[in-house]
Amino acid sequence: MRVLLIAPNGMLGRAWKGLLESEGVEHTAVGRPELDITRPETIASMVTPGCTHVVNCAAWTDVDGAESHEEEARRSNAGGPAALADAVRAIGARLVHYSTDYVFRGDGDAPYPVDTPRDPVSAYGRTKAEGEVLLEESGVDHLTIRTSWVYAPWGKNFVLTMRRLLTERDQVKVVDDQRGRPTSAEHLARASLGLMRADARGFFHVSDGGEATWFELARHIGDREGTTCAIEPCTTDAFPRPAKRPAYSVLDLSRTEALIGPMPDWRNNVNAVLEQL
Ligand SMILES: NC(=O)C1=CN([C@@H]2O[C@H](COP(=O)(O)OP(=O)(O)OC[C@H]3O[C@@H](n4cnc5c(N)ncnc54)[C@H](OP(=O)(O)O)[C@@H]3O)[C@@H](O)[C@H]2O)C=CC1
Ligand SMILES: Cc1cn([C@H]2C[C@H](O)[C@@H](COP(=O)(O)OP(=O)(O)O[C@H]3O[C@@H](C)C(=O)[C@@H](O)[C@H]3O)O2)c(=O)[nH]c1=O
Repeated sequence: MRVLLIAPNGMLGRAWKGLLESEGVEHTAVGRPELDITRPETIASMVTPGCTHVVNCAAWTDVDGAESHEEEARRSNAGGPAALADAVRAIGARLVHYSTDYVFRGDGDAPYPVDTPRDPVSAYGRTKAEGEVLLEESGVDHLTIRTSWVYAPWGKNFVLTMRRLLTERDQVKVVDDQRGRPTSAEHLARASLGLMRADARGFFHVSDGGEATWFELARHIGDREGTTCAIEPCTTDAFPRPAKRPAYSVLDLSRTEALIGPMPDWRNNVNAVLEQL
């Protein structure tokens, strides 16, 4: 295995970089400006024969910002994977790509299997769904991993935001009517490598085990941190944001678990991240 890791300074990219180093996997890590997935000429100079897997951690992830900058988001989230797919196919390698629970409508009441029809409700979700389709249509050998609610001891994520808010405020309101699966970036990188080693191809879902609302996740963080801040549940309507989020966003993990075993409960993974801080 020889990996080209794209965007090693993002939340997931940093977890991947640490994993490749600790596992002794031969790799090259590159981000902007040397490799910008919206600039095919930079892709051609880095995606070269000898590489077996290209792991793409680059994306536009500002969900609210995508509502007013959809074309920009589309360039990274749809054009980017399409251009990568062409380059990766040309060298006969496999493209490992990430997508999101936000490609689904979010009005279900049972976990979404990998072949659930895409029906996004936000600009970010639309651009990520288009990326999935372009990648599939390109005919590239790919492993596309949908994940959700990613957090890490670094980067911009809900766990770090909430931990900070709990020290700054007397009270926070957190939505209790959006349900999903939190995902540790370090667990996600490890599970992804597990899928690659198991020769997985096509679409897979990876998250932590169990499920929660954002409020339940915030309350768990507050309990662990011994906060005195009051954490109040609220409805989505009471916490207006530019982008609509899916109400029910639980990814079905059965295809992944059949191949690499059960996913650890989110409480254990959140605790491990809090302990690292
Ligand atoms: N965060 C989450 O909760 C979730 C994330 N995902 C998916 O997981 C993947 C990783 O996300 P995450 O690590 O959280 O994202 P981050 O926003 O933390 O990191 C994204 C990285 O992509 C880089 N990047 C953005 N545009 C380009 C580009 N055009 N060319 C090269 N690099 C670029 C950024 O680089 P720079 O520093 O230069 O801006 C940054 O390093 C994405 O595909 C995302 O859609 C899926 C579900 C949930
Ligand atoms: C900070 C905060 C957020 N919220 C709510 C708003 C929103 O509904 C929810 C999560 O908000 P965030 O902005 O942290 O997360 P968001 O940007 O929606 O996170 C998403 O990112 C993209 C990249 C994905 O692919 C998704 O899987 C998901 O992780 O929590 C509160 O209710 N209270 C608060 O104090």
